[in-house]
Amino acid sequence: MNQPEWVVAKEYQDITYKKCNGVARIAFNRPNVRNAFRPKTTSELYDAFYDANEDVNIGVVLLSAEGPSTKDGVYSFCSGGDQKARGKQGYVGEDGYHRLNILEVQRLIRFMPKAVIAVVPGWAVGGGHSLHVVCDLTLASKEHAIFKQTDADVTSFDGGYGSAYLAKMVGQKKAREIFFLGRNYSAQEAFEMGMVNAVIPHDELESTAYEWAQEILGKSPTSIKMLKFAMNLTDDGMVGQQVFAGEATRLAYMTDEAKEGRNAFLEKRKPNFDKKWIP
Ligand SMILES: CC(C)(COP(=O)(O)OP(=O)(O)OC[C@H]1O[C@@H](n2cnc3c(N)ncnc32)[C@H](O)[C@@H]1OP(=O)(O)O)[C@@H](O)C(=O)NCCC(=O)NCCSC(=O)c1cc(O)c2ccccc2c1O
Repeated sequence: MNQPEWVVAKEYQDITYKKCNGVARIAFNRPNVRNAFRPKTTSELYDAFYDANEDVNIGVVLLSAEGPSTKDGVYSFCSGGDQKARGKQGYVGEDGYHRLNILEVQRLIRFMPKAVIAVVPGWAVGGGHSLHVVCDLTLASKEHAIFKQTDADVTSFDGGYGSAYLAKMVGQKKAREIFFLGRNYSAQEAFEMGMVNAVIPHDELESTAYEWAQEILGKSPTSIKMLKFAMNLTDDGMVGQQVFAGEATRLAYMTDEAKEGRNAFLEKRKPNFDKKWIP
C-alpha cells in the first residue's frame, strides 16, 4: 500500500492533526512528558475530534502520539493527566478554572459515528490508558507499548469507561488487578487479555493503522455506524439507546412513509400511508 500523504488539518500546540484519504490522525505532541495531557491538550483534542466528526469525508480517526522523547528516546502514547497542572478540583487551565474535560473527549470518541483506532507506540498510562480503552480498536507497538494504570497511585479514578468498560473487555478479575496493582503490561500481554487488537512491529505501527483504516473505509458507512452504536448500546444505558435510536430515526426519515407524513402535515391533510405492515 502507498504511504499516506498526510496534510496538516490544523496547527495546535499540544497535538498534531492531519488528514489523508478519509483518515484523520490526531496525535499527542508532548513526548518529553510522556504525552501527559493538560487542559490545553484536552481542549485541542476536543476541537480536532469535533472537526473529524463533522467532516463527511472522514470515516476513521487514528488517535496516536508523536515521539520519542528528545530527552531520553522513550516512546509514549499518553501518561494521563499532567500532574503539574493538577489543582484542588481538577486540572487548572490558562483561565484558572479546574477541569476534568478529558471525559468530554472520551464521550466524543465513544459517540462519534466513525471508527476510532488507538495507535499506541509506547506508554499508555492512567487517563492515557482509559483513552485507549474507549477507542473502538487498539494497535500496539510490539517493542515499546506498555499498558499501566496508575490512577490508584495518584488518588484518581476513572470510574466510567476506563474501569467499568475495561472490565467488560478483559473480565472483572483482570480489570481489578490492572487498577489495584498498577503493574506494567506488554503489548503481547494486553493482546492476550483482549484489550489490544494486534501487536505490530514498531516500525510498521503507523502504516498498519492506516491500512486498517483503509479496510474499514471500504465498508458501508451506515453499517459501521450502526454496528458501533449497537455494540455501545447495552453499556451506555438510555444515552446509548438515544444515540442508536437517533440513527434509526434518520433511516426512517428516508422512507416514502416519512415523506408522506411530512407532506401531509405541510399540506394540511390526513396522511395516506401505504398500509404495508411488513413482518
Ligand atoms: C508514564 C510513566 C510510567 C513513565 O515512566 P518513566 O520512568 O519512563 O518516565 P518518567 O517518570 O521519568 O517521566 C519522564 C518525564 O515525564 C514527566 N511525566 C510523565 N508523566 C507525567 C504526568 N502524567 N504528568 C506530568 N508529568 C509527567 C515526568 O515528570 C518526567 O519529567 P522530567 O522533567 O522529570 O523529565 C511515569 O512517568 C508515570 O507514572 N507518570 C504518571 C502517570 C500518572 O499518574 N498519570 C495520571 C493518572 S490520573 C489521570 O490521568 C486522570 C486524568 C483525568 O483528567 C481524569 C478525569 C476524570 C477521572 C479520572 C481522570 C484520571 O484518572
